[in-house]
Amino acid sequence: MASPQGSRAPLEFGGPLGAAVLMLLLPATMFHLLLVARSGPARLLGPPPYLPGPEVLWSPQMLLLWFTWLGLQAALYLLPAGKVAEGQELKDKSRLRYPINGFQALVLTALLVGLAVSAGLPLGALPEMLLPLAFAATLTAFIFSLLLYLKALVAPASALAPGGNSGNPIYDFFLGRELNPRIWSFDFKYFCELRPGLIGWVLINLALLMQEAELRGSPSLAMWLVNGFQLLYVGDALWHEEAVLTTMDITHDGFGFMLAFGDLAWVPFTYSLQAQFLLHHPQPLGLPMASVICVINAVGYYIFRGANSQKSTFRKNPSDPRVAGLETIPTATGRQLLVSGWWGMVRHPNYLGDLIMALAWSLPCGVSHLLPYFYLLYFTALLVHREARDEQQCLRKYGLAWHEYCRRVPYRILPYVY
Ligand SMILES: NC(=O)C1=CN([C@@H]2O[C@H](COP(=O)(O)OP(=O)(O)OC[C@H]3O[C@@H](n4cnc5c(N)ncnc54)[C@H](OP(=O)(O)O)[C@@H]3O)[C@@H](O)[C@H]2O)C=CC1
Ligand SMILES: CC(C)=CCC[C@@H](C)[C@H]1CC=C2C3=C(CC[C@@]21C)[C@@]1(C)CC[C@H](O)C(C)(C)[C@@H]1CC3
Repeated sequence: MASPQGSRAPLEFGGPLGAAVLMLLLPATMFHLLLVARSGPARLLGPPPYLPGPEVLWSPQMLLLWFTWLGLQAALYLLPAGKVAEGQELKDKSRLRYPINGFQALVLTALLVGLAVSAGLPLGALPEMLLPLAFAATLTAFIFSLLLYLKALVAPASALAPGGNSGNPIYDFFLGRELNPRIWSFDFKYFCELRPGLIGWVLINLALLMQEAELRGSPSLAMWLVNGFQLLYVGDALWHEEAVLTTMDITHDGFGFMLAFGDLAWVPFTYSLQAQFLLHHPQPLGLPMASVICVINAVGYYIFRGANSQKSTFRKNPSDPRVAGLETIPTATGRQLLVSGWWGMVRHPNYLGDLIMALAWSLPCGVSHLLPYFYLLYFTALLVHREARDEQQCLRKYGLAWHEYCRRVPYRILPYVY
């Protein structure tokens, strides 16, 4: 089948075979990590301590808890609080509208959880429920992706994503066929990208911190650092929620298994790996080392935020005094490319900042185990692959101007290395 643009979009992720392998490998990896994080040896590459049976994974109560969580986040999404932003222009020249109230949702969730805990909700029991909850999230992602695939069968061609419409059901199920699946104004992809998974991640971290306090009298310094760093990251994402409207996930990728599973299951249950590891493997951390790690996180955040804000300010208004003095390359589309400031150092300075923060999230776990460095390893692979996808898209969009940008800024992520 031809892509919605009329030409065949190149297959990504290794085509249908790659998609099939990833659909098995990603959930298997997530369950492996959940199991080994609580095992004594905590070996990333070793076998899991046991294979959980259906009685461990399947629990109607956990399914209910999971749906209550999704329902709460959906209700907060629908609250008429905050502004409404317009997304990027679509093929039919229209723009969709999105509620910008993610930060309010985070604060309200924190208030509700705080009230529930003071009324006796045992949040510290959550770490024991991670396996059945992760199973509920994975099942939801599979069923949801199937419904999204079926919904796309009746969607107009103009609503389909550039990729994800190859005609191969496995590949299209994985990548997602419809670009912005919605029911009325409820946008499923945008909702999932920032709410249940990201806020769920900090809630799981908090539960692990509380469980550690119950077990050992007080949370460790390492646990405080991991919680603080990751809360900053999630708070920042929700504070700058509007910026997600220009990411490739929203503007280019369809909504299929990759993003549904990534947003709902992978993010909360594997991004909380460092805190899971620390609960079962306490690590001594002195103040001098903790200070060094805080500096590393601050440097990473400074680069990540500086680069992302510079680009979004420039894209919104190139004459803004904060970016007006930067050098640019004109392109045939009428848009310009920044070639000085953060975007003149490497072609993806925001990825560099993100990777430095990933290192800072693992360092509090010490260097005795490889397991807490899983996020850094996976994230490096994800960003290298994402960078290559983005470069292909920019080459298609900007042609010669992109070649000129690559000539002027030869390194992709790490200056003088890559
Ligand atoms: N924690 C996680 O799991 C993940 C985090 N991320 C983070 O999400 C953020 C967004 O990432 P992502 O969407 O991949 O990509 P970017 O925010 O880097 O956006 C890439 C786009 O920026 C524009 N652009 C590129 N170069 C220039 C330039 N020199 N001047 C002006 N515009 C330019 C182009 O779009 P255009 O010209 O159309 O504006 C390009 O397609 C990053 O900070 C990343 O680290 C991403 C994935 C996973
Ligand atoms: C391995 C797998 C299942 C792949 C799916 C990838 C997703 C987990 C990621 C794709 C892009 C993401 C982004 C964020 C989280 C991870 C996913 C969903 C993000 C929301 C994290 C916070 C950042 O500040 C961000 C808003 C820039 C970012 C957007 C992309």
